[in-house]
Amino acid sequence: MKRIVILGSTGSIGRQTLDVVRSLPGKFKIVGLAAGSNWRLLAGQIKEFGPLAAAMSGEEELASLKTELAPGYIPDLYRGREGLETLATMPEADLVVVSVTGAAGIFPTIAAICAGKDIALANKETLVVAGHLVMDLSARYKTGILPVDSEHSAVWQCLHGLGSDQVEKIILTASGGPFHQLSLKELEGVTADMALRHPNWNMGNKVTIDSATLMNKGLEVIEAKWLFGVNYSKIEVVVHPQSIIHSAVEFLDGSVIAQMGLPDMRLPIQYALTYPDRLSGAVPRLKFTDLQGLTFEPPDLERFPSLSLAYEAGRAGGTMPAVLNAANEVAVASFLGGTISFKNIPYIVECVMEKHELLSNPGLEEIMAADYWARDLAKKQIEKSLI
Ligand SMILES: NC(=O)C1=CN([C@@H]2O[C@H](COP(=O)(O)OP(=O)(O)OC[C@H]3O[C@@H](n4cnc5c(N)ncnc54)[C@H](OP(=O)(O)O)[C@@H]3O)[C@@H](O)[C@H]2O)C=CC1
Ligand SMILES: CC(=O)[C@@H](O)[C@H](O)COP(=O)(O)O
Ligand SMILES: [Mn+2]
Repeated sequence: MKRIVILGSTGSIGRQTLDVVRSLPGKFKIVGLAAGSNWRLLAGQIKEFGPLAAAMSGEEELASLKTELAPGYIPDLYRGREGLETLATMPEADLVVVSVTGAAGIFPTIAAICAGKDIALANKETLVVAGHLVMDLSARYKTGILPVDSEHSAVWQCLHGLGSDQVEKIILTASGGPFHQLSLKELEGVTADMALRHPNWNMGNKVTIDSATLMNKGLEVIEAKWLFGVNYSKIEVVVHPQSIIHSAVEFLDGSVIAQMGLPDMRLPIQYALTYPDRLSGAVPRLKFTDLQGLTFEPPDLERFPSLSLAYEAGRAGGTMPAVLNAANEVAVASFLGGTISFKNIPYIVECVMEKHELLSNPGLEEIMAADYWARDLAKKQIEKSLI
């Protein structure tokens, strides 16, 4: 029985991971659950799965969680970044699912790798910001980084153990998001509510906005570079609005292998959990005769400049991807809060990137300093744009 910790158990990926666990009785034991502020849902998950330990972001949430659980079973409780790291390194855990949002995923991921744990990684920001460190550490500690992000799971499945030396290119598919048909003029008037209506996937708010700007695909290009060890010139993005082909690999001999399935995250989550086995779970099946047609087009970089910014940051390397990511996190939060427009998201990111003095081959402290600097400048830039 595989023993699992889930960091971000109350989110979209976390809840679907628990669905997978429910669908395969006897295969997994949940030993740790961590959430941010949703103590009510976490309490329900603790009652159902009985983990040894649980963690939440703040003291108040933890107090509410305790009250909700008493007088029943109360696991060992932890708080904040240290809490996430404690769960990530639990001696009782075999696999840590990292499904918190944003750059906050870096610390528990690194802690888990250094404790010799395999990681099922949904949190793409970790590889964007610190890909070189995370991949080096995972090689040093001989741990697996098992991709959960649907495109990277697809590429992993297509490669089936083959190395980057046999790859002509990786083709990452993008749905194009809710606005892929809108003109530049129409994009000026879109609201957060409109951007949160993803055509194919039901995800957390941050990744859903990133899908709408195509920053999600940009982050995924950088994620793919680190996971599969290929140059940016070998990673192509293709818009495929139906999200049936989750990505593909073209090999040196011209053969293209694609991975397909309905847009349902439980499939890539399950593959990461059961790897190397494939088990019959509860994921709905793709029926070819139900498909209305599969279409493909190149991304429009004029309407969706975030994708170009991500390639630029990835190619620059060093601290630049951390700056791209931090500025984007701030800009997305401001857009969701109604402070800036949709078109201002890439504008803010670009302004911050332009002012950054890049540092090559940074350590974790230097990355976090660049992240902090970029957040601060993005906030100032947003204030300036409002005057
Ligand atoms: N959703 C999807 O289909 C996909 C998501 N991803 C990636 O997976 C990651 C998670 O996405 P998603 O599940 O959609 O996001 P959600 O916003 O739905 O969930 C985020 C989870 O992280 C928790 N959390 C946030 N901050 C902290 C913190 N500081 N400490 C502890 N827990 C915290 C939240 O807790 P709470 O709610 O209790 O505050 C919640 O459980 C992202 O990096 C995303 O890009 C990748 C591919 C697909
Ligand atoms: C489900 C998943 O992996 C998301 O990252 C998804 O890729 C978002 O869809 P698009 O970014 O293709 O719109
Ligand atoms: Mn994805």
